Amino acid sequence: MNTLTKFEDLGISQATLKAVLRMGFEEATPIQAETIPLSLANKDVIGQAQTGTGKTAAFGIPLVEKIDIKQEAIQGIIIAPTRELAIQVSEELYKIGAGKRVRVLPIYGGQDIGRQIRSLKKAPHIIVGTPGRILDHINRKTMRLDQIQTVILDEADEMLNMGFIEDIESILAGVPEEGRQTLLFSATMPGPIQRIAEKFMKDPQIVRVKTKEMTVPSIEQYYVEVQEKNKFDVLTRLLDIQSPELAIVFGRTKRRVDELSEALNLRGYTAEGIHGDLSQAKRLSVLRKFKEGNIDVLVATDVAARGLDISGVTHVYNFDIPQDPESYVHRIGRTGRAGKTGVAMTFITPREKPYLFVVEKTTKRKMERMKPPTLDEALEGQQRAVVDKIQQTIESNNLHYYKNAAEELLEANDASTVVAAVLKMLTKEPDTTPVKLTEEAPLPSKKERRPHDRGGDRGGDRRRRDDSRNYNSDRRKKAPVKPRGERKTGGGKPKSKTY
Ligand SMILES: Nc1ncnc2c1ncn2[C@@H]1O[C@H](COP(=O)(O)OP(=O)(O)OP(=O)(O)O)[C@@H](O)[C@H]1O
Ligand SMILES: [Mg+2]
Repeated sequence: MNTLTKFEDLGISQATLKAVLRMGFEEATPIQAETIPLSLANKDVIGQAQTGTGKTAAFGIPLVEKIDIKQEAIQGIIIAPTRELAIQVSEELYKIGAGKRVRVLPIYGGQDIGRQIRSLKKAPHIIVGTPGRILDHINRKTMRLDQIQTVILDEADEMLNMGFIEDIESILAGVPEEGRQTLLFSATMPGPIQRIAEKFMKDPQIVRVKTKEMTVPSIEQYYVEVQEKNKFDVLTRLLDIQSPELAIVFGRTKRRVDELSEALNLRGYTAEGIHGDLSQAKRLSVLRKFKEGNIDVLVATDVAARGLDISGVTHVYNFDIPQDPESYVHRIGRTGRAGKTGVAMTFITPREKPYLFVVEKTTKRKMERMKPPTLDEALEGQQRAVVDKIQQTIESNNLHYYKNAAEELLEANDASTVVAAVLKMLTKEPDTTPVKLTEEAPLPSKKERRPHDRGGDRGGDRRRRDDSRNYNSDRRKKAPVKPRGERKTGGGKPKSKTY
């Protein structure tokens, strides 16, 4: 495969080409080079490529190309698992379609439905939405599907898992089958899910960009063996030593996320949490603050694991090991995007060690072991950060207001004492403010897995069907569900994912 494909060579219009170049894309990434021509040729495609390698534009460019802007009808629909992702994808599609003036509308739960209905009346060409709210509009007859030619499932394996599949089936049932193109993209595509997917598609072309590992090589991956009760101290020490530009800490449950962000703030970090129980306005404002760098640490459930593209995320911490290996791939994929480097740290309690091997087997990549850092190492890390800052300030050479005071200090003391005092003042000494964290039980071993772990706050059926899907403690083992009409009762156990 040619890794240096120019967008000019992919047979796209001048208007779209210009828009793509304006986005700063010079060459197509491998998944784009391989799937754009197939998609333009109206083939159904299952596209699997690593996180952060440009899958959005891989389906976005050909979709925009196919829109007839004179036709005032929805022609393409993209379905994504979370609201934040729907918004992000719609923004990217808007940019790609700017040359052709394609109208793109995000449709997601938690936003005023009246406003959405008004926007739908303005005849958007492309809808990017979450399943629950799309269905809502279909049922209210405020969204028509009869002119849709292209259906795209972003994070396809997640969308075809239990919890979403019935919604997807219902949406697909409203789209004319004749001439429908179906495109599925994800960084992970477990076999059983792919087999479900193929039932929705016509002769799908399966494109897997050939890589040895499922994760991006530019992400350094470590694990730290640590007792549950020591996790928080280890996390803060790592934050002090590694001083990430932006960091995401993933926790297993909503309670965990709330407690962790509170505890981080108590210890002097600027952290906020994001999970499915927060209001939509809060979720968006937290994410915005994180993107703008007003929060250093985003604490999240898996609601933030898939698809989010936030530049500047240098470190991902799995405070709790994820429940399945796919989740690991997506979580750590929030760093090391678009060719950048990143670091992923995964905490493992001794009993959870077997899960580490399951993850490694799936990703085909070994994590390197890192010893939990000591207090001294953390202090050293903080000092180093302060020394770097002082050096930068010296280089900025804007110090004349401070020179007199400096001379005075130096007359009374020797130079190294003065500098040591400044270092001490500026260094954040390891903080031992007590924090409250409820201990999480380790993931159960396969044999003792309980069907409803730690009964959670999943909410009613309506909630679950909406995109505010609860990614929480009781995220059940998601066994693939067969498409409608094929489901049999008692037809043997569905083969579930590895753990
Ligand atoms: N051809 C390109 N050249 C340069 N940058 C690109 C190109 N295509 C996409 N990007 C940028 O790369 C980043 C990652 O792209 P995108 O979010 O589409 O990745 P993804 O493959 O969908 O990842 P994930 O699996 O996490 O959803 C984005 O910031 C995007 O703008
Ligand atoms: Mg994506």
